[in-house]
Amino acid sequence: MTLRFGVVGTGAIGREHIQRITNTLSGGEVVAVTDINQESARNVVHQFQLNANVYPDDKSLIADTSVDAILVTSWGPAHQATVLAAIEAGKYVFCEKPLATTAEGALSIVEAEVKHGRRLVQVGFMRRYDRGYVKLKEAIDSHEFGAPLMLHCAHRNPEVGEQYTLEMAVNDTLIHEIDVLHWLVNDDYTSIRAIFPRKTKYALSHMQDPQIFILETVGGIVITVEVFVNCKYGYDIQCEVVCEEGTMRLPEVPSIISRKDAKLSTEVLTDWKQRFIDAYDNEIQDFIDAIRKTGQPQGPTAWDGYIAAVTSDAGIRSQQTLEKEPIQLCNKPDFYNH
Ligand SMILES: NC(=O)C1=CN([C@@H]2O[C@H](COP(=O)(O)OP(=O)(O)OC[C@H]3O[C@@H](n4cnc5c(N)ncnc54)[C@H](O)[C@@H]3O)[C@@H](O)[C@H]2O)C=CC1
Ligand SMILES: O=C1[C@@H](O)[C@H](O)[C@@H](O)[C@H](O)[C@H]1O
Repeated sequence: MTLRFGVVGTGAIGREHIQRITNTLSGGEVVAVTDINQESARNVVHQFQLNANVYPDDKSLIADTSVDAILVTSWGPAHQATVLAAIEAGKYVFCEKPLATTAEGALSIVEAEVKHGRRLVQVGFMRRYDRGYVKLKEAIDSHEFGAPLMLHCAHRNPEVGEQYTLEMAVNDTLIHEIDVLHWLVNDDYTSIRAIFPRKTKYALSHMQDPQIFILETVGGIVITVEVFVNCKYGYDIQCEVVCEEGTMRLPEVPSIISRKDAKLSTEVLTDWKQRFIDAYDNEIQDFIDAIRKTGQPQGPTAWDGYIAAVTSDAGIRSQQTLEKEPIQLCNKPDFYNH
């Protein structure tokens, strides 16, 4: 059976995912699209030569009986309503991060899925499918280096547009680290604190950039993450894990090493689309394969989306108070333990 996707949001990552489902992956097909910018939705059908219906909104797309799974790639604040409507209709959902922009919103999705009684939702936390992070996790889980004590991470973007807000540094950018780091060390967060260093002259006037976040875990691990969204030089993701008997780092992206004009150099990527291209392929292929084989997705869950949203809310509070803000989850439904 081919998994038939309806796509909500045909912007940057929507097009990337449509491209990979259509030309790179197996077992999926895009049969419906919608965007509040209808011209964008129509263009995408033409651009990728899709045999797909264009719908005026998410509700009518979800109602199309030929659609099995909804791919949510609209703006973050629109995700919650579409995901809830998809669950109500009993359709599978692959939702880009964030699952919802508030903890309350994410919890409403968790509750709806539990009520439905079967897993439908996967969240686009693609770093869990990145070879570098997977290798780091294997090394940590092997206990060869002893227990992890500290993590030092950086999430740098070359620049962001005027529409980028202070909160987005947490619920749009840091959210990748929020998800992948507790998964990496098998631990839960207890607090988060924001620190504002000296501001770059390239920061948007309404922004603090860079920012540092300190996360602490139940097991006492201290994690520092630098979020620097106008770093100018490239798209650079760093992660160093300091353990009792050694350290390990996320590998650099493969690049030729050149020697020229008395300089030794390697390339730094500038585009997020390239940096995690394999991870995006792997996460959506896994979504398709798991549903085809077992009838439910097996990747990052709505509960993972909820953990990220609670942590993100606390991070946004700390951007205002600059104090350590507690992170408290509600009880995990047994549904997510299987
Ligand atoms: N996993 C990752 O690494 C990445 C994830 N993302 C996430 O994907 C989402 C989309 O990001 P981009 O593609 O960069 O944004 P974008 O602005 O390029 O595209 C978003 C599209 O959604 C449409 N849209 C907004 N509200 C809608 C609604 N209610 N119904 C239908 N269409 C709607 C907009 O018209 C636009 O075409 C965001 O949540 C973002 O955080 C984006 C880039 C990378
Ligand atoms: O998800 C992404 C964007 O939405 C976000 O705005 C960027 O900061 C991230 O690096 C990218 O991976």
